Amino acid sequence: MSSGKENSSAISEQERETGETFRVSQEFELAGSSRKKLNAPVTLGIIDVRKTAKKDWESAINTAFHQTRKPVVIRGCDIGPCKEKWSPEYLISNCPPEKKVKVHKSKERQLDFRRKNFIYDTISFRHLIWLCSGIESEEVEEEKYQYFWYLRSIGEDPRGKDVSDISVHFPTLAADLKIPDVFPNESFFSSVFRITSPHLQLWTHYDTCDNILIQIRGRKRIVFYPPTEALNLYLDGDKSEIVDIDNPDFERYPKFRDVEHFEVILEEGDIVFIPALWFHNVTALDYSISVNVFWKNLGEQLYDKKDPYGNKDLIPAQLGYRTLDKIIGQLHTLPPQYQDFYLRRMVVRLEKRIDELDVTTKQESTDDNLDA
Ligand SMILES: O=C(O)CCC(=O)C(=O)O
Ligand SMILES: [Fe+2]
Repeated sequence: MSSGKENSSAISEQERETGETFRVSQEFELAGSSRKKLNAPVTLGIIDVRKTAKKDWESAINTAFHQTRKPVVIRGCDIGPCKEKWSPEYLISNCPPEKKVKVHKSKERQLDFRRKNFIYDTISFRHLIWLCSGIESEEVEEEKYQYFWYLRSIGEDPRGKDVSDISVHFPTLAADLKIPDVFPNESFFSSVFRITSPHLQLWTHYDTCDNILIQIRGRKRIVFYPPTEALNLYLDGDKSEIVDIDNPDFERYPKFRDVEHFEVILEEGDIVFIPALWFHNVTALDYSISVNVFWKNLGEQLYDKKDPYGNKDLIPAQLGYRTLDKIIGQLHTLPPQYQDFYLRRMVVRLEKRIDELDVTTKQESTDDNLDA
């Protein structure tokens, strides 16, 4: 755990009650009270490579990545010296002082893409480390410690059209990280720095690339929802509308009550596999540093070439959405009751196709191979 004086000041009861601004603290309790009302989460499987024979953990990883396509934690991998080395002081002195980063800045810990309770700000990397870790610096105005900060690194292009690659954009730091050899080199898409203030929670979303999230400093809580729950997550594009997943408004979101979900707390050095299309909601329990690596699991031609984030829908799905818009447009000439009827008939067709594919059952039948 990143310890010492970093972010040791907790939120006092007085600050909580008076609503006074507070320095972002390291103490954090999960909102437990309402969880009873939700379906209980399933704990994620852990593959501990130190306690398992190589052939067995390799086979378990292979099963999770290619057959069950379920998230799994890989524990005990060699991720290089970053885990020991990356103190705030080290990061500050090993990155050029002029290095700037574009970050989310919010007064609230739960980022909300619909209310847009955050702004983008460009600050120096060293300032970001001071702000997130909470260590005092005369260079940072006191007022800035009242915000929650989140770095999701991007490329150099100012319009964000460029793909993030830490070995290109943070070469001195990237040399300290060993990315485990779990996907073919030629499938690599991007590597992304995620540096956050304690408590910050990122909305539930899915990506279209496969991904490993490497936890380097601090702990993170991740809640996963399988792609088969897409109808129960109240999606707006690739994100769920439900911001407070631990205290949801069930009147507004009744289908969320029984949603299947998995939960894990990532410790320093853990790696979690996030398969494409799996929804994930991520909370930093402490000041946190992670790097995630995206790769393309399917043929290159299926991915959108203009996708800097690894989350644009696959080309056949984009074409499908366009056709759907056309269908909706074609029905428009009919009175509303007729449109409603034909749309319902089309839903029946879609449901039949989903049943034919029978993905949920197939997933369960390969589950047994996973417990390494
Ligand atoms: O760690 C985070 O803050 C988000 C990670 C994430 O969304 C990802 O790895 O795809
Ligand atoms: Fe993601």
